[in-house]
Amino acid sequence: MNNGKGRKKHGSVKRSHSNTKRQQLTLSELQSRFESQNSISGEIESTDSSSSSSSGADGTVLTPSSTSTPDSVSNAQITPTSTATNANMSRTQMKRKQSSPMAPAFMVSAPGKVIVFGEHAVVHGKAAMAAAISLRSYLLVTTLSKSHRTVTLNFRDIGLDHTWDIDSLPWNVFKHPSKKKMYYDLVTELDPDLVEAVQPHAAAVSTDKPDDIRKIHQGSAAQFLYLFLSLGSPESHAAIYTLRSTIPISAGLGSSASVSVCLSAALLLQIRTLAGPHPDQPPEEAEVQIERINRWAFVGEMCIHGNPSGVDNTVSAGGKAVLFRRSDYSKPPTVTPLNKFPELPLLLVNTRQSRSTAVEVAKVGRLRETHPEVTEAMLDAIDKVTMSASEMIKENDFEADDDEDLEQFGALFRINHGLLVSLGVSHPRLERIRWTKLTGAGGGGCAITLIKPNTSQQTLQDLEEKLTSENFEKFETTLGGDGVGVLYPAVLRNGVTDEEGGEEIDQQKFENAVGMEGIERLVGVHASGNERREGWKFWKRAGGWTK
Ligand SMILES: Nc1ncnc2c1ncn2[C@@H]1O[C@H](COP(=O)(O)OP(=O)(O)O)[C@@H](O)[C@H]1O
Ligand SMILES: C[C@@](O)(CCOP(=O)(O)O)CC(=O)O
Repeated sequence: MNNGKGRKKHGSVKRSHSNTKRQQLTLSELQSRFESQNSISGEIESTDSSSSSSSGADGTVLTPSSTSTPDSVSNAQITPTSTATNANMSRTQMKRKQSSPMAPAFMVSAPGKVIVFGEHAVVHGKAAMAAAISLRSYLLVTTLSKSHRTVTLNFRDIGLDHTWDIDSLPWNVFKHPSKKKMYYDLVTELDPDLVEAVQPHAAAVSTDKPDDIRKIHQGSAAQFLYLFLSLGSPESHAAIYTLRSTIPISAGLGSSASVSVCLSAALLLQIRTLAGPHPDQPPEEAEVQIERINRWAFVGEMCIHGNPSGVDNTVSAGGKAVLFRRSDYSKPPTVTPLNKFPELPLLLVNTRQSRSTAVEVAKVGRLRETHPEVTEAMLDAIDKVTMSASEMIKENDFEADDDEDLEQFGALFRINHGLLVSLGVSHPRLERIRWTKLTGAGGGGCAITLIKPNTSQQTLQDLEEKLTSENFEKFETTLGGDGVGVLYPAVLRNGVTDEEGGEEIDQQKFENAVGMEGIERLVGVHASGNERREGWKFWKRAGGWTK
């Protein structure tokens, strides 16, 4: 249906927030509200049914933000998200009334990741070592009143803004007894019939955009619809899903997995299949919930990539650092948390050379077909590198600031990178930075560089200047952060007390926050430095609740 044109206003999210009760609602209360909304019909008249505009070393070492601006954001409780271009959304329908309070907006967030060792090999059953990073995606979920029957995907960073009529979606196919999946099912492949059912609805997206952009938008739409139709129901509430991310897109840092984890967590929360996270949550319960989010995030990843290993979504969902292996795609992977993951002095550098994970993964797949024995030997060698690194950091005396330890670790970086070069997934720009290993799919994207402990400030500064002059981008990030988290309701307290209330996240400000600093400043899980912002709660893998 409508491609976002004609939509002037997003859902109402800006309200003064002195009502402390509302802020103190638990997630289960949130879920109850979602449920009770299903049975309440609306009573307030909409005033907007005709909006017209779109929103629319030397051995040392080594976001896009949308420019479009929505025309306006209403604070009316029942602001429609899409308008007259949809035949099913007539003016009369828009004027239906509602009396129920809407579920408060909430936000979920999930991190990107760095693969330290083992990318590509992990797709073929070998081990990979990966850690969550502090760059994250943020998804704001705004529920609309019962009088609306639309669902909007507003992926601002990539300029995607599309609204579907919920009643026009192929629920009959997804809910057919032979197809229906339960939220706890282990789904390891996409059902071709379901993919086909989603296709025309995804194909209606961004038809006026250039091929490359349209392809990305339609991929995101297919991912969202597959998850929405699998987890939601024809009674699902009208809602807007607005996403912003501080993770560079298609740069090897797991941006797609973090989006997928956010969508999975939001949809599972809305259908009341997750409790928590909360400080007293037993680790086993948190583990089950992380796994639930992770499984559906994997389904979302399959919609975008075809053949993902699942390491990205696993790290994004659970956070910290893990050793990951999926030997049999019909079974869950083996995930070993690396509790002693060292604080490696790493520099994360983006070549700004865009590439596609799917294309790079396919390259290795083809090499494996044409030269099976040689390729298998290289993948085995990568597996050995990963396992050696894992053994090293498990040893009690590994010190991330010890010259000798780092020298040995750096050697493993070099070997792993060399093998990736041989697999054909490097890029000339990745070869410009010494002591570096590409991370993620390669073909461009990011590299990680180990900084020797005795590196002088001057050398670092020279390096930075060199990187800047050659149009590389350097990231400050810490490794081993939290996984998926929730801010419920989407209210930032910013140091004020419960009684004083807080500031509800303003959708327009969120959409228009400039660059990663702007997003971080507005909603980031870390308000400043490593200090966690009040309100954000994270599911914790076994190992306890951290403050
Ligand atoms: N900020 C974002 N907003 C919307 N979609 C995103 C965003 N970041 C990533 N994606 C989705 O993920 C895809 C990139 O995935 P991929 O090529 O695997 O890169 P990465 O290595 O960063 O995961 C994008 O084409 C888009 O579908
Ligand atoms: C190449 C691969 O090992 C990692 C891809 O990471 P990214 O999408 O480039 O962030 C693929 C995978 O594990 O699914």
